[in-house]
Amino acid sequence: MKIAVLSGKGGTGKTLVSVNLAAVAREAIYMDCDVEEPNGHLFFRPKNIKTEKVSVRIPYADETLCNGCRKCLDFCKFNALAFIINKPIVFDDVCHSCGGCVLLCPQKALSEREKIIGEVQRGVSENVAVITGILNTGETSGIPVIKKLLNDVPAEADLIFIDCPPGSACIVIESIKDADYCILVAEPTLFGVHNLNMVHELIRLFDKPHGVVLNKCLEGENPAEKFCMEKGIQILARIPFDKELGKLNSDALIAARENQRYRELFFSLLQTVTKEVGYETVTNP
Ligand SMILES: Nc1ncnc2c1ncn2[C@@H]1O[C@H](COP(=O)(O)OP(=O)(O)OP(=O)(O)O)[C@@H](O)[C@H]1O
Ligand code: SF4
Ligand code: SF4
Repeated sequence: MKIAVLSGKGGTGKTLVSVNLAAVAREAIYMDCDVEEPNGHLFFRPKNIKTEKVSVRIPYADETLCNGCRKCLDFCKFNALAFIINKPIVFDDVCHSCGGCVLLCPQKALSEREKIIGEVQRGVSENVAVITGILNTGETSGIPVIKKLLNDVPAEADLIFIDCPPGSACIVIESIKDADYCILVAEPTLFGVHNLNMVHELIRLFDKPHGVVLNKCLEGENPAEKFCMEKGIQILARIPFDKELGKLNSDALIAARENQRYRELFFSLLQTVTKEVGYETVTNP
């Protein structure tokens, strides 16, 4: 069961929600797909970390074989190739590693080399297997790292919480593609509603079952709540804007492991979500 946690902007509480849900489950995988800035591991401090590099294949040309036909340039829809001094050169950052130009070259002048763009770290923190994707600084696309994370899920995995990147770009689409359920985290501001609307449209495109966690709730009217009512979106939980929670977070502590009130709140959210997806929650000891 894959449960993706996402929001239209950064800082709404995706990590808070996904980390704490994994922490209150009997056994779970926490998967950090926010590969440009993964931070869930700071809370879990996983042990026995194993690291695996992630690479992509980038073509390069052998000028002694190339006859300058330029078929590769015409073929590449990403404009990742240019012709400079009678030789195609490849712009690594734009290349999508589709391999098409290599297959197509009539002279067999193009080959591929591996380029490391990031890594996946796997470790354990009590009841949670912590899997973190890390994109190297300066790399433009984290999609290959996310693919690696999602393709190499341990066979025995039961409950997986995916901490998604912020926004609604292709990197988010990659993260939620196989999700069985999406939790949208929203802030109680007009800006929060705008961003909630964006991700709501996205998950509707993919026809994903979903619900909203209203985070940082204050006294008085909550525009995000009003939006959910108007659209008929299920509200899964309301988390108050709470100094103590902010303090626990900034000390890199997991609220549900430190505080009974938050343990109960996140366990109740876990039960609501797992019920939605038809998965039986085993009571947390
Ligand atoms: N209910 C809350 N009360 C007080 N502070 C909160 C609450 N929820 C989140 N925060 C604070 O807001 C900040 C952002 O939270 P968090 O890192 O979970 O968001 P995020 O959506 O994962 O952000 P990013 O997209 O940048 O990874 C953190 O400093 C956290 O302590
Ligand atoms: S398709 Fe092959 S032969 Fe033609 S320009 Fe490209 S690398 Fe050279
Ligand atoms: S591998 Fe694909 S994206 Fe990269 S240069 Fe060749 S055709 Fe373009």
